[in-house]
Amino acid sequence: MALSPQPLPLLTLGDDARTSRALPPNPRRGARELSVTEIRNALRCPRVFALGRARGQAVAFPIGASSLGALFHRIAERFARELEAPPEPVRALLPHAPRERVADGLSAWLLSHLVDELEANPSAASMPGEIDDLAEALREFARYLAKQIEGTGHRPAEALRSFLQHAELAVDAVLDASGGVPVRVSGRIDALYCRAKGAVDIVEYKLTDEANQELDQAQVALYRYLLRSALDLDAEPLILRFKPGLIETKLSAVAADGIVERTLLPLLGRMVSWSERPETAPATSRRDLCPTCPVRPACVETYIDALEPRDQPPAGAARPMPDPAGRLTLSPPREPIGALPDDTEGMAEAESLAAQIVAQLKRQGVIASLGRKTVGPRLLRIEVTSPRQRVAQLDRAAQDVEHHLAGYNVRFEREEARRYFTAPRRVPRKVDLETLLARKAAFLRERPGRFVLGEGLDGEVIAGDLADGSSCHLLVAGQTGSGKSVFLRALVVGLCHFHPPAAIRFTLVDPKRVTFGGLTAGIGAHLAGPIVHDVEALLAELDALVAEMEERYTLFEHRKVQSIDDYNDTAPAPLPRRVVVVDEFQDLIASRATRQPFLDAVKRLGSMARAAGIHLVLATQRPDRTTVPGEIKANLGGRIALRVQELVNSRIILDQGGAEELLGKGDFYADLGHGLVRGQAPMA
Ligand SMILES: Nc1ncnc2c1ncn2[C@@H]1O[C@H](COP(=O)(O)OP(=O)(O)OP(=O)(O)O)[C@@H](O)[C@H]1O
Repeated sequence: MALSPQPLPLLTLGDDARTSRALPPNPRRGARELSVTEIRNALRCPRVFALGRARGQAVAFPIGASSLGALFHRIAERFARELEAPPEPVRALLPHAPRERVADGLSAWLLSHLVDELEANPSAASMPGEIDDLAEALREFARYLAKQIEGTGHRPAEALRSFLQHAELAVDAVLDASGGVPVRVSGRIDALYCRAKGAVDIVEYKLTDEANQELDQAQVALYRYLLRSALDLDAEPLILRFKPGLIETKLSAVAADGIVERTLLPLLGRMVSWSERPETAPATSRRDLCPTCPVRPACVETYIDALEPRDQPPAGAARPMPDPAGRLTLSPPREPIGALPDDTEGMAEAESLAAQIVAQLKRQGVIASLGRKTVGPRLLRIEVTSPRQRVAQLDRAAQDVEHHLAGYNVRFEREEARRYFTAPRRVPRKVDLETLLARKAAFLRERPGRFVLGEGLDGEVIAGDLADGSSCHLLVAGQTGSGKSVFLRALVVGLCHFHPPAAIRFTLVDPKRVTFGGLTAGIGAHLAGPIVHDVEALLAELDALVAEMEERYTLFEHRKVQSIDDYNDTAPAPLPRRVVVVDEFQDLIASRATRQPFLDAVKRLGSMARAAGIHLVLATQRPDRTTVPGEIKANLGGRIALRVQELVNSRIILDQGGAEELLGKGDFYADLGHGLVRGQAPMA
């Protein structure tokens, strides 16, 4: 006997809830009336918001904007409105129709809307690549919907009507900004998905890449808050990002509410005051976005006094944009140069090389002066100028110098107005972990989670902090012989050197059984458990860490603190930082059974675990598109590239070439969110 299917859920929100249209944006609203778009803008740049208000214009901030995002939204909205009367091929689908058939039917329906849009707006056809991506995104959307409505026992058309009940839903509510100021916030939710057993998702469709993930998460978190305040509906935020392949990011209710309470409610209060006094709005910390900002001229005029001098980029500036020519941009050292060992051998080598460079340049007719000579542990760098000739002449002659001194592996480098020759040292100077730890002792001792990576070209110690948002999770890549195992060991030893096991604990994963074997004797007490060799066992560990992260957030909430450091300052029993180091994580990605659960755990931990003190260090020999998918890149901000095989591998890790030309054995580039630096890793 066939069982009758469960009734489909129905979500009653009021008469006008299905595809109701929000009010058009009204930039002339009062200081205490804000739109979700404005809040999103202010989160990225308070001045974009304040100028938009002052000029009575809604500003669409351009970062990562996809020109076809609006088209996708229009099609999705039209599709939702037509669910009452689907086209015949979809209406005719029977209960239990195979998922592929349902996906094909929905796909054809969605694509027919795309065709209509292109006919109405022929200029879009001038972007064939983007249109292809959009079409693929619509097919992905169809596949996703077909999967969600599978197995209800109802006709797909009916199941879909129940699943996608509210699209373009206008919501507004009065929220209490921090300080008790009431602020009316309004926005428009892309869709609500109603699942069996009454669970509801608030859905945001995105066609931009993960560069805006933080803003996207804040946006859906705010929608959840608004919906609960306005309609008493408890829904979970979901971001569907089409790149055009689909990446699904679900935010837990606790995480979402945490974002609103910790970040957005305080921001609302500040926005009210910026709206009243636009001149007080501070600049964005993402100064790299300013050149393409639509209100840049007005900004320069209005905030003229506050502009930073050209030569002082903000210290916290984000990772620099890759240079289209693919050259590397190195940041200046971030700390005063420490005492270098007495490196007479290196100095003598630099002198001799410099003399040969000057002689070679002279043969090309260029009279060069020598600038600073830098003697790094692996590299020599010699600055040259030609005060009496044009720099173009020096640049041309440099190619011949490279050629004539090929035996020294000399490379010519340009950094803005400066010119350098670099060459590897014949006898490298060993960098020793203990010395680096001693030189950075005060910094490292202050808090667990701080680490050293190595010694920079100028002798500075390159150090980082897991508490820092841009380096709380690290992605490490390096081919065989690059020094990856030595690097990972030194990282772990350095992290626990000044701190007891109660302050920092490691989970080490070593499928090849060669990386961490020798470490157990030295740091055994800091291990959360035996070294993990079996990747399946790691998944259980990651699940446990996700649960621990949630528990930590609950603890923080009770104590009204925002991070592990605040918590540990006041709690009787401090929590340890937890660091998971996975060598060769490509094994997890390669297996069908482990790929998705692994990526899901990385996404959860990657986006939320920083404040909870849970950190991931993922290392691979083979950084390619399959091993390092978008989910991993987006969530692991700190990047370390040892030597990799090819340019394409370097681009995957650093977003630019260069790591394929590193010297191996611990020579690395690191980007911890403050620009790229080159260094030599220590031997533990
Ligand atoms: N920081 C370093 N300083 C000096 N020598 C190093 C350093 N790192 C690595 N080496 C040298 O390079 C060799 C290879 O290093 P390591 O075992 O870390 O390579 P790997 O990248 O992990 O390669 P594999 O995957 O083959 O193990 C080491 O035995 C050591 O001799």
